[in-house]
Amino acid sequence: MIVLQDISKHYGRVRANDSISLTLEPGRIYALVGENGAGKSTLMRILAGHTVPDSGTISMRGEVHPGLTPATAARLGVGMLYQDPLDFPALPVWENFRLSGPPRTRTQVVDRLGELSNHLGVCFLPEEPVTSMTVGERQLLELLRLLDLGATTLILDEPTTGITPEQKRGLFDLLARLARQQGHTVILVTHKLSEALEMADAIFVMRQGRLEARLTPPYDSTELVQRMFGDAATQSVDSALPETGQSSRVKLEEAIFAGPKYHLGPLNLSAAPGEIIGLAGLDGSGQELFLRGLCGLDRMPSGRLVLNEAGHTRTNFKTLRHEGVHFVPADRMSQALFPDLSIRDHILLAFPEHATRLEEFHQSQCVERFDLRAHPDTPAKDLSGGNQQRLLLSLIPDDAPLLLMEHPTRGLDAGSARQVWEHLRGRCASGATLFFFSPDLDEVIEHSHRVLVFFDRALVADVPRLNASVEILGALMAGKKPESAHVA
Ligand SMILES: Nc1ncnc2c1ncn2[C@@H]1O[C@H](COP(=O)(O)OP(=O)(O)OP(=O)(O)O)[C@@H](O)[C@H]1O
Repeated sequence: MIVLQDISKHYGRVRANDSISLTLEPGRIYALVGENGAGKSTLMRILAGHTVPDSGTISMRGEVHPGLTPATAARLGVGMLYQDPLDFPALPVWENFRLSGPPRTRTQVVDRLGELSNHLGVCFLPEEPVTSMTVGERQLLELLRLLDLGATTLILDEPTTGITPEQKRGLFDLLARLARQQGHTVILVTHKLSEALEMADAIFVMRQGRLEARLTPPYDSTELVQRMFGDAATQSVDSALPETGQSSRVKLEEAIFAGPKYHLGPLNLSAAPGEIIGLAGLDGSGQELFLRGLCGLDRMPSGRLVLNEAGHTRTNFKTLRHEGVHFVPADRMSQALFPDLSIRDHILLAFPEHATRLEEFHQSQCVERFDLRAHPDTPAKDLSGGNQQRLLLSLIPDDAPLLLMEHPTRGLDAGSARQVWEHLRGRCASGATLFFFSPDLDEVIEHSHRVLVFFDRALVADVPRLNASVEILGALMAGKKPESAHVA
C-alpha cells in the first residue's frame, strides 16, 4: 500500500500541490483527472521521485519517505510512463528496452523482450529503430521496459493518446490483468473521462492543486465533470465554421511523399483559404506522412506542390517554413520545443525582431492572447500540456497561411481544448488553411469542412462535412467503402 500524506509543492506563488493525502492499494486501478495545471503531473512526479515535495511524506512498503529519489522510487517498484515517451528514437527497440536495466547481452535482452511480449500479447521487432514507430508503440515498449525493471506501481500519463481503438482495448485489458492477476497498482492520468469511468476502481479529481474529490463506483458522470471544471463544464464548444474563400491556398498535383518506410500518393487535391480539413486514419495509415510531406520534413520525389500560387517541384522544410507553413507535431516536447529553453528563449528564437521589447511582446502575445500564465523563465519541459500548446501557438506568426497540426488538443482538458479551437477557427476565419489530424473522430467531424481519410498508407476518401459521421469515417478507416462517401 502507498500512502501520500499532506503532500505540498509550490512553484513561486503557484500551489501545484496543496496538502494532498491519498492511499493507493495493490491490485487497483485508479484514475487521476483534472484540468490542465490542476497539479496531476506534479503529484505523479513526486511519487516517481522526480520532484521533491516541499512538505509531506510518502509511505511505501512500510517505509516513510519525506521525499523520494528516482532511484528509490524505482527500487520500490514505481514506474512512470510519460505522455511523450522518454526513449532514444535513434536506438533500435532492443537497445531502448535494456535502458537502465542490468548489464545483459543482446541475445539476453532480445529473449527477455520476446518473453514479456509473448506473455502480454504484443509484438516488437528488436532491430526496428524507435524513430519509425508510432507514439502508441513507443509507449507500449516503455511499459514493457518498466515491467522488466520490476515496476509494480505503474503511472500512465494519457496512455491512449495516438493509439487505435484496438490498441487501446489491448492496453486496457493488459492493465486490468496486471492489476487483477498480478496485484499491480495502476494510475491512469487522463483527460478522457470515459476511460476513467470505464477503468477505475476509484477516481481522484484534482483542481487548482487540491484533491477535490475521491469518487467510487457507481459513478455519476455529471458530478465528475462538475468536480473537475465547475461552471465552465456547462459551456459547449461553438461548432460554427467560417466561410471558405474561392481561390486555392495549396494544391498537390500528382505529388508523392516519401517517408522512411513507405511512399504516399500520387496525391491530387487542393484546399482553399479559410478551409479546415480534418485527417482521419488509424495510426500509421499515411496521415502522418501527409503532414510531414506538406511541410517538407519528408521528401516529395515527384509531383508538384503549389502554395499561394507558387509551384514547387522540390520541397524542403526551411523554404516552406519561410513561406508560412507551420507544422505542430503531436509529440510537442521532443519535436517542437526545446525542453531546457524558457518561454522567453522560444519567443526570442521565433521573433528575433522583437528582441528589444521582449517583455512587452511576451505580455501581449503569450499572456493576453493565449492566457499563458507561466513565468517567462519557466523551461518548456516544466510547462503543463496546455501551456506547451499555448506557447507553440503563440510562436506562429499571425499571417501564417498554412497550418498543419497533429492532434491539436492532445492531452488538453476541455477548457484548454475549447480555447485552442477558438484560436484555430479565428486564424482560419482570417484566411489561414488548416490541416489537422486527431485520433478523436468526434473532434475531426466537429471542426472540419471536409475530412481526408487514410487507410493502409493511402488517401482513400475525401468526405464533405455533411457526409461525415463516425460510422462512415470509421468504415473508411478500416478499408471499407460506404456508398455516400466521395472517394478521392
Ligand atoms: N517545474 C515547474 N516550474 C514552475 N511551475 C511549474 C513547474 N511544474 C509545474 N508547474 C506549475 O504547477 C502547476 C501544476 O502543473 P502540473 O503540470 O502538475 O499540472 P497538470 O494537472 O499535470 O497539467 P496538464 O494536464 O496540463 O499536464 C501549473 O500551474 C504549472 O505551470
